[in-house]
Amino acid sequence: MLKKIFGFAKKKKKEEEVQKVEEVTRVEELNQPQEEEITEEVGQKKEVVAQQEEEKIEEEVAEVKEPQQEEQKLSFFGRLKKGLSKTRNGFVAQVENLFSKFTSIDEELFEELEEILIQADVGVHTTMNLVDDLREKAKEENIKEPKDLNELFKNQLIEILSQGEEKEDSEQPTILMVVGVNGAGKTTTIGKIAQRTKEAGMKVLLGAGDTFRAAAIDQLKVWGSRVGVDIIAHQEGADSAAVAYDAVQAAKSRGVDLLIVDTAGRLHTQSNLMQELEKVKRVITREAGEMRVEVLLVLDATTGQNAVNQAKLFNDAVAIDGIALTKLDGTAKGGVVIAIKEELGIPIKLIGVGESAEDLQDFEAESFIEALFNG
Ligand SMILES: Nc1nc2c(ncn2[C@@H]2O[C@H](COP(=O)(O)OP(=O)(O)OP(=O)(O)O)[C@@H](O)[C@H]2O)c(=O)[nH]1
Repeated sequence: MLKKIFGFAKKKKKEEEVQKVEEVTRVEELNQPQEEEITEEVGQKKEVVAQQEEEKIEEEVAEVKEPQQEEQKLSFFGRLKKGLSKTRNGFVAQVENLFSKFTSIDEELFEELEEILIQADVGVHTTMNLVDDLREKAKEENIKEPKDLNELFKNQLIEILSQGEEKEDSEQPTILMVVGVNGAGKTTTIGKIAQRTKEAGMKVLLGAGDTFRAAAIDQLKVWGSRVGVDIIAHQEGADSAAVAYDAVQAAKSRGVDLLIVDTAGRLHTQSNLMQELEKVKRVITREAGEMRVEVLLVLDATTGQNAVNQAKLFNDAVAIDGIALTKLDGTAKGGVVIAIKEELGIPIKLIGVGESAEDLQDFEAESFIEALFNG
């Protein structure tokens, strides 16, 4: 079933991309002399692009699997551990090996730790702070055995990651504006949140604010029908802020608990994108009435330090309230979680550790670190 739905969406996407190539071709043809050679060349280009797209789509569809029975049986913590296994076997195993291979605590140990952390995308600045703190604490607590540093280090990470972690189970109806670059996992995250919230008995509505690509609207519609929630959508190319406006009005009049507004992840230029997002946020905030407004940034963990830079840009434009860090299952360098928390101070609210809805989990510092170190 899943395959069928995604197959439809991807096919649509392919059709749109091919259509775009055709439009570009038409423009090219209008602007240039009608020489046979050029037309032929453009035609060949079109075929190559269409074929590449088709291959890409087939690959993507093949990747969308029905959750296996075994996977479905996994507990919440089991899923977390499974999803974080690359990072556990990567950078965490390296840290643990380091603490067990040294016989005394010396500068060389701290230098090696620095290297491991930087390579794991923790970031230079955060790594320096972490290692300095560890050095100091080890002294304060008079720790002599390197293996005892493990517990200290773990607690240090929990402390950083849990700062500002408050349970805000507000009952207030909420508008969640979701931002992030294309491919970060925005649509999937929106679908998963909608599914979880609906299953929890709440009324959910979606707003298809990424009007830049028809495929984005279609993909969201697919999620809407799959999860059983309504969606407010306009045509491709429509004003994104107008979609947001309509969605907020609908949310208020229908009394929904959660309105999730999708936004574009790519426009002609980066400044266009940021301006559009600012405008959408302005409209949402102005129209929200009694509803709470939150901005959620979706980041792909596999992009490492780049994710930190993206977060800075989006935060400057629309003030991010929380981050959903996707695809943690796809990286051995989960250290980016620490960098984001330390460098930006924006709370990580959700993490994605796999493709299914259950793999989108609330971020909780202690269980995250337990899954990494004691998995
Ligand atoms: N392994 C893994 N894959 C994920 C996760 N979250 C999303 N994905 C996959 O990432 C791909 C991109 O996700 P989308 O939701 O389409 O991304 P998007 O940001 O909306 O990007 P566009 O649709 O291109 O705008 C999809 O194949 C998702 O299934 C995750 O936590 N783990």
